[in-house]
Amino acid sequence: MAKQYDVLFRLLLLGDSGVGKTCLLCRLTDNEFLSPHISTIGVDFKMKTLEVNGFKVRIQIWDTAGQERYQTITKQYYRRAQGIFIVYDITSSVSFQHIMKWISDVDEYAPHLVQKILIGNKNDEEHQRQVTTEQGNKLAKSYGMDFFETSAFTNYNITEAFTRMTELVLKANRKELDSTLPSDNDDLNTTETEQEPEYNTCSCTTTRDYSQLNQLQSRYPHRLVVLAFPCNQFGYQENCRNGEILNSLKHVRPGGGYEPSFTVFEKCDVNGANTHPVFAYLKDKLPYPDDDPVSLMQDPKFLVWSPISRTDISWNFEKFLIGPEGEPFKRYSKNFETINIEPDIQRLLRLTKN
Ligand SMILES: Nc1nc2c(ncn2[C@@H]2O[C@H](COP(=O)(O)OP(=O)(O)OP(=O)(O)O)[C@@H](O)[C@H]2O)c(=O)[nH]1
Repeated sequence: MAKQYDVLFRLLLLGDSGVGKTCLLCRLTDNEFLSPHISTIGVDFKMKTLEVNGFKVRIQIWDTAGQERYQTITKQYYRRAQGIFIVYDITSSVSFQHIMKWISDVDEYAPHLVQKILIGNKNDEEHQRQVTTEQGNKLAKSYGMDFFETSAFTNYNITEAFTRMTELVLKANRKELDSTLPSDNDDLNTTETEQEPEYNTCSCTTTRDYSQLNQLQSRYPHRLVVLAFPCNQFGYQENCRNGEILNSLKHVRPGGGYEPSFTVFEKCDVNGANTHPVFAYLKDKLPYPDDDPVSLMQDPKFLVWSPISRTDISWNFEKFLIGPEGEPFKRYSKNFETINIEPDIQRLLRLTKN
C-alpha cells in the first residue's frame, strides 16, 4: 500500500470565543468561510496534508472552544499538541489582552517542545481595527513567536501560517524524525512493506480483549461505561442470533463461563449503507485509529459491505473512547490492546469531578 504521508502532527487553535478559530480551520481544510458564529462545543478537529521541505505532513488540527466553561476539557488537548496557534481578533483589543493568559496556560499545560505562533485574525476588517500590526509583532517577538495577520474571510496568509507551523514542528522534532524516517537519499514515497494480513481474530485475542473489557469496567464501575456492539461484517464471525450471543460468549469464545460486566447491544452494521448512526457519528469525528491511521483491510474478499469508505472500521475490536462531555476522544485499532486504553481513561477522569 502506498504511503499516504510521512509524519503526523497535532496542532491546536486557541483563543477567545469569536476570534475566528473555526473559520481559519474551515478555510484551510475546505476553503469555505462560515459567516454565522456558532460556538464550538468542547473540541473538534480536521485533517490536512501539507508538503513541507520534501515531507508529506499530515496535520490534525484541533479547534477548541474559546468559551471559559469548556476550558477544563480543552486543556487536556494541550499535552498532545506539537504546535499551538494563539489567535486574537484585530478588531478586539480585549481578545488581544487575553493572549498573555492563553500563553501562560500553554506554558503550564503543553509539552516543552511545543511550537507557538501568534495570529491576528480578521485583517480584512481594517476600518474596525483596534490592534495595530506593530502591537501584534511586538508581543509575538517578546515571546519568541512568529506572527501572522490573517483573514479567514479573504483567505489571507492562512496556508502560510500553517506551513510555517509545520516547518517549525518538523525542525523541533527533527532528531526524533531522523531516527524513524528514511534518510534524505531514500525515496519517501516508496511503498510500505506489505504486512501479512491477520484476518482470523484468533480465540486468544478475543479472550484477551473480552477479559480486558471486564477488567476496565470493574476498575471504574461508576465512572466508565463500556458499551459493546456485536457486528457480523468481519469474516462473518458474529453469526449467532442476538439471543444466542451471551451464551456463545459464556461457552464458546471466550468460554469458560465468561460473562460481560458491561452492556452488549444487539448486532448492528458499523460500515456500509446501513451503518448504525452511532458509528456514522464516531467515524465522522474520528476517521482513523490514532495508533494506526493508514492500514485498511488488505484482502478485498472481506469487504462485504457497500459503499466502502476510507474511514470504515477495519475489524472486530476497534475501540472508541468518548470523553466526559460526550465528545469522541480517541479511536484505537484492533491491534491496540484494550487494557492500554487505561491511561487515556484516567486522563479524562482526572478532568471531571465525580
Ligand atoms: N470579517 C471576518 N470575520 C471573520 C473572520 N474569521 C471569522 N469571522 C467571523 O467571526 C465569527 C466567529 O468565528 P468563529 O470561527 O466561529 O470563532 P471561534 O474563535 O471559533 O469561536 P468559538 O468557537 O466560540 O471559540 C463568525 O461570525 C465569523 O464569520 C475573518 O477573517 N474576517
